[in-house]
Amino acid sequence: MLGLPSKITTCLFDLDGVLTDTASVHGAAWQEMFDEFLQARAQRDGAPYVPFDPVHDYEAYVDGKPRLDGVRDLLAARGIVLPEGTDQDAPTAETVNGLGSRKNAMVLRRIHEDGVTVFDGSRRYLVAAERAGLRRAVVSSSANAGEVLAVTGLAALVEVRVDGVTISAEHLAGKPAPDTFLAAAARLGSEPGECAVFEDALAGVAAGRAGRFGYVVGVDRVGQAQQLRSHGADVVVTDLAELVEAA
Ligand SMILES: O=P(O)(O)OC[C@H]1O[C@@H](O)[C@H](O)[C@@H](O)[C@@H]1O
Repeated sequence: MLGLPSKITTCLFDLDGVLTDTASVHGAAWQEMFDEFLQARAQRDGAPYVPFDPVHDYEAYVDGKPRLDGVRDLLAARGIVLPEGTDQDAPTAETVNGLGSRKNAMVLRRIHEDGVTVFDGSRRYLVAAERAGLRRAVVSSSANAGEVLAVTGLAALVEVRVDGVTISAEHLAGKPAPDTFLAAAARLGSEPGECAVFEDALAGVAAGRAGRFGYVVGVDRVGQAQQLRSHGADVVVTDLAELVEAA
């Protein structure tokens, strides 16, 4: 059904980059925040300034992960150790939490100024999945997922949401761990083997594989089909409309 194996009853959709064109918005905010931080640090230390690479650094260290994991993993890759701080830290604080809230202010500014685009093929897929009686959840690392679903009107097409807010409240491990997808499946009363995971991030398809889900659909928006496959995708499409057409 809808390009999925017959055992599949449930669809677990990532949000940013799968349903909405917001992976690029997050990517731009990460780049703005890290470049500001790395440049100031290089100037202070008299060290060479190596900017954030919006393709490689984003995909390898940040994409699909909860916000603070993204900060920690990029800093670790650069050999930078900062204090954790707390969620009360100002965006100017040079702490993991401070850099996280600096990035969040930048992403919210972009979402509000530029708006959010929904991929047409994804909206059509969600509508077709609802009509076909498939269960539907959004599983996102973003703490802003609720707002994005609300402003796009997608909330009405989704039964369950597990997001960055859930991760903090329930102390779940973020992607590439499978815990957020497993939590969404459990809320819908579905077994992992009955679920299809839809993901554009390498950390996300890896979570799909780690959770032994029934089917992992890699959504390739940036030309990384081979890496999506090697990290866990059973099939790779460039748009969900391809699955509807195949069906
Ligand atoms: O900072 P937020 O909105 O909580 O989002 C965390 C992460 O959420 C993921 O969905 C995105 O792929 C990442 O780019 C983003 O950084």
